[in-house]
Amino acid sequence: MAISMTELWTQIGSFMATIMFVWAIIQQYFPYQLLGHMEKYVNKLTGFLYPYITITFPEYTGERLRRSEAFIAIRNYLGSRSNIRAKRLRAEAVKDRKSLVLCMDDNEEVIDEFEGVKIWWTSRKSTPKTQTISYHPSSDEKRSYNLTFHRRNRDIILGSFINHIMEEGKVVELKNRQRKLYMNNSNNDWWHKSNWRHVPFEHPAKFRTLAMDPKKKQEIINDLVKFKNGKEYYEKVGKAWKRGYLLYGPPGTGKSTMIAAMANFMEYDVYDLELTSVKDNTELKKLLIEISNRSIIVIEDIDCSLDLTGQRKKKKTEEEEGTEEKIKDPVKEAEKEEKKQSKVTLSGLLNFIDGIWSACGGERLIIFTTNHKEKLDEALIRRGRMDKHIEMCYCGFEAFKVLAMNYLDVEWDDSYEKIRELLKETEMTPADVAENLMPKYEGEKTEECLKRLVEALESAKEEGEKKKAEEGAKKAEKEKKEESS
Ligand SMILES: Nc1ncnc2c1ncn2[C@@H]1O[C@H](COP(=O)(O)OP(=O)(O)OP(=O)(O)O)[C@@H](O)[C@H]1O
Ligand SMILES: [Mg+2]
Repeated sequence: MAISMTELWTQIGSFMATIMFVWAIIQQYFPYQLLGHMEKYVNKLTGFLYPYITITFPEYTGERLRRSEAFIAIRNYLGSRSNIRAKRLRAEAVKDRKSLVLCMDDNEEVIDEFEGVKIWWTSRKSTPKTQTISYHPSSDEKRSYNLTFHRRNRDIILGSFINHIMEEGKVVELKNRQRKLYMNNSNNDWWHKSNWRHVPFEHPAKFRTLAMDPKKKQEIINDLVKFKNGKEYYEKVGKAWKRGYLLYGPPGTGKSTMIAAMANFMEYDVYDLELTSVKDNTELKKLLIEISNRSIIVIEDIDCSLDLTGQRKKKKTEEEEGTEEKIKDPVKEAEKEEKKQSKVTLSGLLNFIDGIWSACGGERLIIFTTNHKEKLDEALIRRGRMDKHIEMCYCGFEAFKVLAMNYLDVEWDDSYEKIRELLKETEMTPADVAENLMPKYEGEKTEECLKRLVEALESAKEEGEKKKAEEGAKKAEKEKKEESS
């Protein structure tokens, strides 16, 4: 039967008090030289009577009183264990967490077990008796967790249990945190502390709802799982723990949706890097070192941000295009021009991806998207930089079935055979298929949505055939002209 720590303490406490009392009397009457020997035996006796070790984990540590990582990990660990049931719990609202955190209330005690070893956890709170004036009334309260175990289990506890708590605590923290979507700050004013601004990341895309060939989808999921569990592997092969993905394909085939699904699957933050507003390579490096671990760095439409020589394309803005006639202030114009002409080069970007600085952090995915893979520099997309190239294509039958389940909740319909054939003969993006499947008013029937899609596919097929015929005619005419000349 489990003995409560409080009972144990009371019994041992009275024993200890007796020993200490006897020891105090002895100290008064025995010669000084003998006392040294006796102290050794008294310590042995105390150790024999109280064979437990207690480790304290205070909430705040260091001179600047930062919240201890170990304390937070223990709080998460204890809160997540179903076999540990505290009688009294405390609810805390923690910054960047999706929900309230429930943890053991002050001065509670629970029993835990690890590899057959019994462990006692107690939560303590102490408030100093002297009153001090503080902006934060509760800042004087000192909380801690105490971990008590038998000294024969010292190796297990210190060797593996403490690491185990730290890891479990971190996993719980990651699971419950509010993930963020970051964008780079083009205003580098002194009052902006960071080069990134963020909002909560709440995109609903999942791999389950992503319309694509199931085999290809599974392959991507396996790749991501392997990456996530690959810490030791990357260490072993001496490679920074990061992986590059190139997503390419026509507009509306799901590249951005795929990124959101990946972020949700991996439970990573997303850093959406807008290259056109980065001033130069140095600023790019600064952005890089501020990126946290377990994140996805995204550069969308990479072909529009850099040209093949590595020089930036000037961003076309409305002012640039339509206000030539207006009277211009030359100083302001020069300033504007300077802002527009950022000097990030291809080599700066290559260094960003896998230069020496890119290894200052781990567990990161870098994703580029493009509609024109052929326009990209070979160096930029070679394996090692962009390790996996994923083509997002026009809607096939398998992808259609996923969309039909998403939008209409139907697994099979008589029209499916026809749709299968039409999808083979047309090039329609999943975005267009989804738009046709989506009910247009409350209560629109499934058959009506499917009929709309069939009609859209038929007219797309007709248009495609017409286009092909026109192209064929043009080609024939050109050949004829060449022959006659
Ligand atoms: N494969 C897909 N699976 C599920 N939904 C999709 C898919 N492709 C497109 N969609 C739908 O179409 C919309 C547009 O898709 P998305 O923005 O992901 O395309 P994209 O490939 O990033 O296009 P672009 O090249 O123009 O950026 C999405 O909001 C989504 O609803
Ligand atoms: Mg996109």
